[in-house]
Amino acid sequence: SAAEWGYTKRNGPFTWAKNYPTAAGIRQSPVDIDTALATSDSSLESKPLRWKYVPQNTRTIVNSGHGWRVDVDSEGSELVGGPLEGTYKLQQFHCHWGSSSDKGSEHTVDGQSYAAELHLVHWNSSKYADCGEAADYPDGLTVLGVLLKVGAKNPELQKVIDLIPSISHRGEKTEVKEAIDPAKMLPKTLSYWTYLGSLTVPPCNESVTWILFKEPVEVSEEQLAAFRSLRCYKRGEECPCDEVDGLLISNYRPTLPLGTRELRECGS
Ligand SMILES: CCOC(=O)CCc1ccc(S(N)(=O)=O)cc1
Ligand SMILES: [Zn+2]
Repeated sequence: SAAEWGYTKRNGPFTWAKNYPTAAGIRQSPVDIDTALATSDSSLESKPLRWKYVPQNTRTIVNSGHGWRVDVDSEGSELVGGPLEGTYKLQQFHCHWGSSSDKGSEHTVDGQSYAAELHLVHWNSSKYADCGEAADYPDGLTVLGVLLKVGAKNPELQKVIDLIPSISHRGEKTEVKEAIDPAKMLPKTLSYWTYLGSLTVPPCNESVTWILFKEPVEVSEEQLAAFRSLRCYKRGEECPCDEVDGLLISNYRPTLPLGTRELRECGS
């Protein structure tokens, strides 16, 4: 198949628009959050963001070749309120990180990068049949973004890290036996920024309402090192990427211009 997209010089973010023209669109993510531009919006304050997750519904963890991803049975989950119309259901969650902890988040805040960024991906179950369909519509998806900074070991994320050795190569997946509660990975204070954007990986569909929490959550250096031990190629195949022996040491997309999009905030 054509050289699969990735994060190396040869197939990285600056090459994506060749095969995925939407990547050159005007509603792309991530962006730099220029906090001075954010407008506080009373309508956001009046409808608090509310979520319900079912930890037992976290099913499998897979090495997508671009990182780890925990797939969830959407039933029983819901996300409502804030900027959202209708009900969104959790589909999966995953993370982006860098080769060292001075970079790795996808969104930046006043130009500052964080060590990593957790994404909880939801789809509009009020209007669409499933995530795949929803991904094709401007109001189809919502991603809750959590900035991760170096600090204490994160007990909930440790449940993911314990499974990484069994999905070391691309395509490998394993059952999640010990329930992971996505709600426990969210920050204590629920202030957030929100804007209309896209998937941060190809095909970069412009179908995401982004909700990025202001308060970072801590993760340890050892946990970040575990993320970087994933490989981007299949077991038994040689390494196609020119990354140091195919280790997924960095999988974040650099920021794109916010352009004329509105950036709203809720909470201080
Ligand atoms: C099942 C349908 O779901 C999809 O096709 C979207 C996959 C997908 C969802 C979210 C993101 S991110 N980094 O913008 O949070 C990337 C890719
Ligand atoms: Zn993501």
